[in-house]
Formats: sequence, structure tokens, C-alpha cells
Amino acid sequence: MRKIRWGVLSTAKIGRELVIPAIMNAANAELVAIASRDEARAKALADSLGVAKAYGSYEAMLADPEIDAIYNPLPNHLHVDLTLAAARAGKHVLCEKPIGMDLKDAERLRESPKNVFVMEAFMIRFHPQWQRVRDIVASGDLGEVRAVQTFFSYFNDDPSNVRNMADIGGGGILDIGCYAITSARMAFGSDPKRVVSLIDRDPAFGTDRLASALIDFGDGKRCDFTVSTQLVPFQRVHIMGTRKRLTVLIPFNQPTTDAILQLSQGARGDTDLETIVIDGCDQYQREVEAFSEAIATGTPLPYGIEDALVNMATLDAIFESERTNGWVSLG
Ligand SMILES: NC(=O)C1=CN([C@@H]2O[C@H](COP(=O)(O)OP(=O)(O)OC[C@H]3O[C@@H](n4cnc5c(N)ncnc54)[C@H](OP(=O)(O)O)[C@@H]3O)[C@@H](O)[C@H]2O)C=CC1
Ligand SMILES: O=C1CO[C@H](CO)[C@@H](O)[C@@H]1O
Repeated sequence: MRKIRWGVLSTAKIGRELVIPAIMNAANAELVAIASRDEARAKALADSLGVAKAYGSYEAMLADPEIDAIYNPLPNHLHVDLTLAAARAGKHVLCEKPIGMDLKDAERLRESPKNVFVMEAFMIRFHPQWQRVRDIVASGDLGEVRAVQTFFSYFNDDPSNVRNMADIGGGGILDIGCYAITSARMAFGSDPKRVVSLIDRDPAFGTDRLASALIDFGDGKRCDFTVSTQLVPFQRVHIMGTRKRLTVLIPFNQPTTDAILQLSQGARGDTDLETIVIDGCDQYQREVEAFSEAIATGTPLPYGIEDALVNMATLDAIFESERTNGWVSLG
């Protein structure tokens, strides 16, 4: 089977450090072009990687007929515009999370041609540790799963970082709150029904720097999460069943080393934990391989535009709750 030919939009850090290597290492993908707002920057990165084509504008790369798939790691305010432009140019698009600035912005993606795949780039979905979580939940070993508790934080007060620019989609809720929503949806296998939030904003940036939300999944199930751009780096997900607890130690930025889950042993609670070791892998490479495979076979993954809109609607509801100081219903 021929390799899927990828073009990368921008010289973004996530591309340079994680997703470009993933494309280059993927068995069924190859990197053929890099585009930047600045041609010299595109050329410098392309040359350093031995990539033949460097474009000085995003639009020029989208017009390249040799390219099958585009990776879009632009700042959040450009996700929809460039994803839609790429899709209209006949390219499949792996677009970084969150897929847009808000639901209204993201709904424009419904105008994408139906013969191209657009996927929100949640690499965690392709890490086998999350497949194991889903299997354990489905096995019934935890009892009935009723609560998911998530913490995700890092410290970044650099004013030049996209995360600290409110007008282009900065703030912790869009940057990492989206992982809490996606992982809870995976654990419950259902979608949020209503949301209430508590948000503290950075006085200079205007971005949310400490945010908590309670998400009602219906049927007595809920996720509560706290995310922060200005707290000690930490991440954890606890999945609480009526019989057992399952904890994902590094749920999101899992490196390529072995991943660890902890499973409590029924009535003995935390005094006797089973450690489940999942072989290390590169979750970005698995994401690229899965998307390339979908393109090659014409079989879409279950993470298309409508799935991304559920995440976006939930993010919107979190902000709406801040404005209205109460519960916000979804759907
Ligand atoms: N899945 C994951 O693990 C991760 C996902 N991300 C997501 O990737 C996206 C980019 O994040 P990150 O790599 O940290 O961002 P960077 O700031 O490193 O990169 C963004 C790139 O976009 C281009 N760009 C175009 N317009 C602007 C603008 N107005 N301001 C700044 N840059 C602009 C620049 O490239 P150029 O000048 O070359 O055109 C820039 O390098 C975000 O959506 C983020 O949520 C980020 C990190 C990890
Ligand atoms: O998606 C991402 C992965 O996690 C990082 C935090 O550790 C985020 O900042 C980034 O945008």
C-alpha cells in the first residue's frame, strides 16, 4: 500500500518535537512538505529534516496536488479556517485540539467536502493505555462507573505563548480542559448532559488560569475536573466504580516509556493496588498511522467532525456557566 503524503502547516513546537517525528517514523506515512508564514523558517525546518518542499504560505502548500493529508497545529483561532481550506482543496486533515474557538466557529467544518476526513488530534485515543481503560470498564470489573475525576496542570506565564493570548484561543480550558472532556467521554462511553464551572482568570492575560467544572453525564454519572495553566505540573485521571477504582497515572502527556494504570482491589481499597503495565509506544505515531490507514482504506475513524462538535459544545457550556453562574444544559 502506498504511503500517505503529509504536509505540515507551520513550524509549531508540537509539530517540530512530536508530530513531525511521528509522521517520519510511521510505516504508512511520509512527510513531503512544510509551510510557514515565513519561507526561510519553512526552508530551515525542511532542510534540517531532509524534506524536499518548503512553502512560504499555508495556501501555497494546500494547492500542492502531491499532498494527501494536512497536519494543522496552528493556534486555535486558525484551526477552522485552515482546516476548511485544506478540506476544500481535497486534503484530509488532522487538526489539533480544540477543533475551534467555540461551537459556532467549529460548526463551519460541516461545510467540508464529504469525501475527506477531518479529525481532532487527541493522540490519547490511540494510546493502548486508554484502550485498556475502555476494556476494563466494559468488563464490569470496576462495578458501575459513576465518577471520573481529572486533574491537569502546568505552569506557563510567558506572555508570548499562544496559551496566554485570550484573543487567539488561549487559556487552560481550551488547551487542556478538552482532554478532561474527551477522556471522561471515553470512560463513560456517553456524552455530557449539563455543566457548571468555577473559573479564575489571569488579570493581565484575561485567560482562564485555574478552572474547575462539574459535568453531569446523566444516570447518576459525573466528571469533575480542575485544569490550570499556572500550577505545578501534574496530571491524573481516577475512574471510580461501585467496586473498584482505576487510575491512569500519566493520562495525557504519556511519554514513550511504559504506561501505568493502578487498579484497587475491591473492598481492600487502596491498601492493595494492582499495577498494570502497558508497553511503551509513541501515541502520536499511532495517531498518524491510524489516520493514514483510514485514508488509505477509505474507512473513517469514529472521530469525525460531529464528535469534535460534542467536545466544543461542552467547552462552550463551561464558559457559558461562568457567565450565567449556574448550570448549562447541552443538546
Ligand atoms: N496534541 C498535543 O499534544 C499538543 C497540541 N497542541 C496544540 O497545537 C497548537 C499549537 O500549539 P504550539 O505548538 O504550542 O504553538 P506554537 O506557538 O509553537 O506554534 C504555532 C505556530 O503557528 C504559526 N502561527 C500562525 N499564526 C500565528 C499567530 N498569530 N501567532 C502565533 N503563531 C502563529 C507559527 O508558525 P509559522 O510562523 O511557522 O507559520 C507558530 O509556530 C494548539 O492548538 C495546541 O492546542 C500543542 C501542544 C501539544
Ligand atoms: O495538547 C497539549 C498537550 O499537553 C500540554 C500540557 O502538558 C498542552 O499545553 C498542549 O497543548
